[in-house]
Amino acid sequence: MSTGSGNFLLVPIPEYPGLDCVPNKNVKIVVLGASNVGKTALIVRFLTKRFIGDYEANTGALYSRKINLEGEQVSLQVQDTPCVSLQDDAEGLYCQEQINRSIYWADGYVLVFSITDMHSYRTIQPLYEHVRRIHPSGNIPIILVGNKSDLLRARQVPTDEGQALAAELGGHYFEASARENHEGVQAAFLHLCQEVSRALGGVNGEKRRGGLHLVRPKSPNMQELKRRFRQVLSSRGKSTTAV
Ligand SMILES: Nc1nc2c(ncn2[C@@H]2O[C@H](COP(=O)(O)OP(=O)(O)OP(=O)(O)O)[C@@H](O)[C@H]2O)c(=O)[nH]1
Repeated sequence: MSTGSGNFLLVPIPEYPGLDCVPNKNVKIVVLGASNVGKTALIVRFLTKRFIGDYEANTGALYSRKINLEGEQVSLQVQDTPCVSLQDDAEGLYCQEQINRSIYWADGYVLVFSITDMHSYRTIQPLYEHVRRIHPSGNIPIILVGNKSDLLRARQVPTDEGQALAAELGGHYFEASARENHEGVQAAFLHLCQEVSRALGGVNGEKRRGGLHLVRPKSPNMQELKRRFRQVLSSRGKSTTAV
């Protein structure tokens, strides 16, 4: 069974990492979904075990940490993204260029909707097709996350609809609550990390797309990282779950 590392600090990605301390394998995942579904909350919950109530407008932060996957040290990068939205005809997506670059860059995809928001659920299929257009061939490791499972009374998306959609897209479905539960969030992210790690195969998995990778998305600047780090520290007193 995989476990996360003990270090739950948000760590900026070194631009020029020292080669001697870099794990062989680099797992890159991107978190995608409609507005207000909890993308940032899920990432912060996974990386810090904590829930931070309110966030400033998303800046597309990139986080990194080392994790242990099935006994192997792996470098994990998680890209947060601004929201996507359906076009008026509900066929296509409004998707910023920054998001397209992140989709191209990533190896694995967390597609998030809120169980309290049917509209966010309807965004998932076009979003997946969009990812498919960018990666037309090969296996795409994805998970589907129905977030805000603590808000059961406001549920608009039944569990079986989430499961059915995930099966159609070829991924696993997780219902999670970034607010209430670290374990569920961790299980979902680690599942995807394992899928990606296996898909990458050997050393650094260079890899299935024949070296077509774009330069990774721009890291958040240091001010932004410091601000988010302070947010995490100051939330200690407010956290809703024991760590
Ligand atoms: N009840 C509940 N609220 C949540 C949960 N996750 C996030 N929220 C709240 O939902 C709101 C949106 O969370 P964010 O993490 O900013 O969502 P986002 O998808 O990154 O939003 P955008 O920046 O619009 O793309 C915030 O007020 C969070 O506190 C959850 O699991 N349960």
